[in-house]
Amino acid sequence: MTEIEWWEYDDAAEMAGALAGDIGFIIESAIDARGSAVIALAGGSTPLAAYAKLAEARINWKKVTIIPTDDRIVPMGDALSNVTMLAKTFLPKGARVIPIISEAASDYKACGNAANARLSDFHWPLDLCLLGMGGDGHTASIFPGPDLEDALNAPADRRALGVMPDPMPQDAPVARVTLSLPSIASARALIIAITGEDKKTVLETAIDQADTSAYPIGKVLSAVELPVDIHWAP
Ligand SMILES: O=C1O[C@H](COP(=O)(O)O)[C@@H](O)[C@H](O)[C@H]1O
Repeated sequence: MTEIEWWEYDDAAEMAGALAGDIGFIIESAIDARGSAVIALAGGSTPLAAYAKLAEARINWKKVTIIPTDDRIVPMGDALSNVTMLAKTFLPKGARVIPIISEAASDYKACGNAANARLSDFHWPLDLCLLGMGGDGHTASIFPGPDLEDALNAPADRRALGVMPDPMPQDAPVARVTLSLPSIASARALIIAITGEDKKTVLETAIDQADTSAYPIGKVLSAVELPVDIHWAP
């Protein structure tokens, strides 16, 4: 288990400002060091306010590539599509936003394989992976179900895979594509952003349980070696 630092805020707006500042700093540091930045950003609703603030930052967005940490297998433009949300926010700024869903794929595993092939073209490791977490303890789209072991025990060069959550999350009951644990754990910086007392309790429990946890986030964090910042607001 890695070193974990909690950053607690009075409210979600304060957290959004701090998170946007931290992500912006990491992007600029990567551009200074390597000439470009490749980052993975969580989907869902929690980080939306931070993304809106981040998009206003004076960053050379043309040097930034953004990958969703995971996506739901739905058409581009669908309300559940993580990449659509990221594209609406960051494409107008000049960033490259990379879809990981192929509508032509025959099934969720083929969709994951196509994402894996596409992502292999980018420079790895990621400069940043920003993770969210569901109330059920999933992170990215690493869910309990038939693909959990494949996501956790993927070979080091396996970037992404298709997963079928079981049980299905009620708010987005669809198959997914997710970054693998090695892709997440090898990032140069790892941040988790969550809100609410319930998620805080789940995350604290998962951290205590580490690799014995039934929560995927517990298993993921137990495999991570770099320090992790957790941003939380009520
Ligand atoms: O399904 C997903 O859920 C998590 C958490 O989303 P939130 O709406 O509760 O913030 C998210 O991190 C992940 O990217 C998304 O696909």
